[in-house]
Amino acid sequence: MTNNGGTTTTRRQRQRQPPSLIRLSLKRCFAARSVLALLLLSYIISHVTVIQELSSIDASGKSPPLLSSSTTLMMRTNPKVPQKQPQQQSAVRMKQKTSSVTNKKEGDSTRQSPPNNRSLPFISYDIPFDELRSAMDAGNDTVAQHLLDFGIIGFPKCGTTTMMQWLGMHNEIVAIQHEIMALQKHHPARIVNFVMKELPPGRFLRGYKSPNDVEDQRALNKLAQHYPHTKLIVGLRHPVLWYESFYNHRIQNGFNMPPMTEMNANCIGGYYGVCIGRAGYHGTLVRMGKTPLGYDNSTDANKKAEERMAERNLFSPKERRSLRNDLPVRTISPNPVFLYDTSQLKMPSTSGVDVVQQQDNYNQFVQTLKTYLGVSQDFPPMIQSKPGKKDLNATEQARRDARKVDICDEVYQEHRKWLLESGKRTKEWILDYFVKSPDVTVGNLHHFREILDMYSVDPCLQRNRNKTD
Ligand SMILES: Nc1ncnc2c1ncn2[C@@H]1O[C@H](COP(=O)(O)OS(=O)(=O)O)[C@@H](OP(=O)(O)O)[C@H]1O
Repeated sequence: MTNNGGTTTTRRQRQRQPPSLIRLSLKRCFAARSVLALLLLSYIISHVTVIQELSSIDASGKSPPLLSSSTTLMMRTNPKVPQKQPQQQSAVRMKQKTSSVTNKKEGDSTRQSPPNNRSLPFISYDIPFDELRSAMDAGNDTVAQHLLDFGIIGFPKCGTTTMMQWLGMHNEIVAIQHEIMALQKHHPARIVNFVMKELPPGRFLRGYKSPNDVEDQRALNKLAQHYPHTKLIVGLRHPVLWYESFYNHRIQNGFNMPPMTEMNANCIGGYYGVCIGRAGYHGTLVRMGKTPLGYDNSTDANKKAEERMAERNLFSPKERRSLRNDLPVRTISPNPVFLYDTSQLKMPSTSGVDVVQQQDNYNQFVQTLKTYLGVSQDFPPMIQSKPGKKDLNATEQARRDARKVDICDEVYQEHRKWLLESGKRTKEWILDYFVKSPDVTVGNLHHFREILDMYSVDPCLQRNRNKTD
């Protein structure tokens, strides 16, 4: 027994006394650590589940048809859940038929992940494909619109493969890395079947490439009816260079092309699609209905007739005949269009007299595309992809190379003349009419004008000058 300033305490009482301050804080600290450990454990378990699901997407190249609802919910509510490892994913999805990236994707291993795409809505694949398809059949036309943000729809040989791969490298964008011709031939829902199988859910823009869709009225009609907000991207190219590239591409891929000297302007014979008429991009684009000739919304009948007449005069008699048949029966396209020329895809050089101008032109082009698509992060450096059959043995490659043409050779003068005549009409119609539509965006209009001005000028003048320099 002890006496503490007048109060007597037994040993038992002392044991029951409140613990000292140090002991108390030690106990609390231990309890807090246990709670923290528990929290950490459940956090790790939840991450492992999601990462496993995501890696199953990466490994197979396909996502499960639907994520379990708990996982979907978790991904929706937890912004820190890694939603995509872009470099892994593109490595798997880049099952590119026959193309190669000549300027290798820089920084693949250093790409940021997870991307901070908070400005984009989270897209999950909650509605199975069959239900989307049935809903479309039942009249809910635009039920799958949210799954298709953009489409690279043409023209062939105008850098569409580069565009698809380059956009797919952006942190906020996923793009199907092979051509999808579903809109031309199949049910309109089929395209989103590819989207759901090949692209991950999450905060991304989703897109596809089909370089012939711009020339295919069925594809344009389906876009208008079911995907009216899908942003279209259309590439053009100097008609002479386009024709040469297309012809040589066919040779490379083993097509039995006639000698170019035997190919006429009317494309009688087919020539596997390598037709001078197709370089008249205006004859195709007018069908979208973005210009007075393509739509009827003027209330002033005389003005309308005058406007339409002036525009019609930019088409050749043959083009006018086909427009007379086609224009009244096609659907007017509500889709926005981003128009570029292939030369705008060139990475600006780092030396030479006009380096600053080149850099400025390129930056403006990229900035306009960023705004058009609605992404906030910067694009990776430009690449150059050249599709065509690879891995031929040396003898076969040499045989095919020998059949390729240099369109600047004297013997192709006539072809160049036809292409330049068409190029002149294309240039005038695009600059005077098409780009004036509020639906049409051009990356750097000033530079684009300069480029199109050259569509009526023989590029061989420059090429031959370069050769002699
Ligand atoms: N960044 C860049 N700068 C300049 N040129 C470029 C670029 N990217 C692609 N290209 C050229 O575009 C041609 C291939 O076009 P596509 O991919 O649309 O071809 S395809 O329709 O998919 O077959 C092909 O043209 P040719 O080489 O003349 O055949 C590519 O070299």
